[in-house]
Amino acid sequence: MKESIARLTQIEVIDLLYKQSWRVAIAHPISGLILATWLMPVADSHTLFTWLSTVVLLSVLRLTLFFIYTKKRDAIQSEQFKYWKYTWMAFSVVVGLLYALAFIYFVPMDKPEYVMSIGLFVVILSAVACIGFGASYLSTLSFYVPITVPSSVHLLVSGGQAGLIAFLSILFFSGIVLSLLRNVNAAFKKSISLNFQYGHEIEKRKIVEHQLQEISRRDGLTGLFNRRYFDEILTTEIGRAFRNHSNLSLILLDVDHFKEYNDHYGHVAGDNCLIEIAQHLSHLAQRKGDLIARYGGEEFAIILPNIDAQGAFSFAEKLQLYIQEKRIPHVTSKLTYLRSITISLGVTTLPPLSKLSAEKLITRADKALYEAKRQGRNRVKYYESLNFDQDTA
Ligand SMILES: Nc1nc2c(ncn2[C@@H]2O[C@H](COP(=O)(O)OP(=O)(O)OP(=O)(O)O)[C@@H](O)[C@H]2O)c(=O)[nH]1
Repeated sequence: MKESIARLTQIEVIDLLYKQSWRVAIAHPISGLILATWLMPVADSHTLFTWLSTVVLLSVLRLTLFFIYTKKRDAIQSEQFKYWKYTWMAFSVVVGLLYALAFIYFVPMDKPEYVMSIGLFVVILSAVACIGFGASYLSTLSFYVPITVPSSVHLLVSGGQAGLIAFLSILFFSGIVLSLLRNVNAAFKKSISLNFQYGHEIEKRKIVEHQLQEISRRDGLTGLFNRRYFDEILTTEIGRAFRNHSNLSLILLDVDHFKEYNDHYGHVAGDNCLIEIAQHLSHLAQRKGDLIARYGGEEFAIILPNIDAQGAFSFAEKLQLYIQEKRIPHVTSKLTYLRSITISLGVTTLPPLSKLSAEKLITRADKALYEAKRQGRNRVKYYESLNFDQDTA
């Protein structure tokens, strides 16, 4: 993680360099123009124009590079970023050398006011570079060194007394700027890295929160949703069905003679049997929106949004037959003709635009389930076709 944060910090720094590069691309022709205007009286105008054109051309290329980077940014592989940084630095080196060349080639060393101004130019340009590219030490130096070193040597060698003063000024300010740059650079990197760490922590926390939420919604034994979540979703789905003018069906189902199963096979086998039934139910109820929950001990509930009465009843019959055909042995079942696990199911449907509370819908399904049990188990009963007084459900 430490390594990935270091890498992300690197990438962020390169992003920052490129973000600044359109400003750089605009700034250089302007400062080049100022320099050329200042040197016009003492330099050969043709050569000066060529020099200025080169500065402008480099700026155009740099601007193009900025656009390419911005466009390709998301597709760049993390190990390729360093090449983008080197390309950026190569531009800085060339531009830095171009300035140094102008100072060496155009400035008359016998004119102290010009000689002193070289020092001023060098200090200003390198200070601006430190502010703009302080996020990357190396990138700042890629401009700083090519402009400072040749100019300083030239001042010292051929500038006479004025050259010496300009040289010492550059040396003094370089010391200050470079030591400031160290601190600025460290602060930049630390803040970027902290930002990533913070983001990483938030991501981790979100995952844990999601996991906790998922655990709080699940039944520990079967992994199905639990009753609390079921109640929550049923209310939501009733509201949605009303708004969408759609049907909503509910199935409650209960394992037959499960007490006998437990008594005969033991509680652990009983648990495993419930897990197996949950898996079979999940296997069948796979439509988007279906929700299966463990409603109580050996009782399960299934919400079927957008399914009408006919569809819900057929689906319940399919479940009943599916479990029966799985032939999970239950030798003490009172359904002597099968001697295997069976389920009874109660179904109810809320037709479009009807208003009913979740509680009442559950009571209806429960009444139908009770009827399925009463009529001999291993069957499906549909609430609306039973002769209950529906208003009292
Ligand atoms: N192994 C196991 N048994 C459970 C669990 N939850 C409930 N039971 C058992 O399920 C049985 C339910 O018994 P009853 O309510 O009498 O129902 P039944 O025997 O299935 O009879 P009918 O529902 O009338 O067919 C009880 O013996 C409970 O102990 C569970 O998580 N694991």
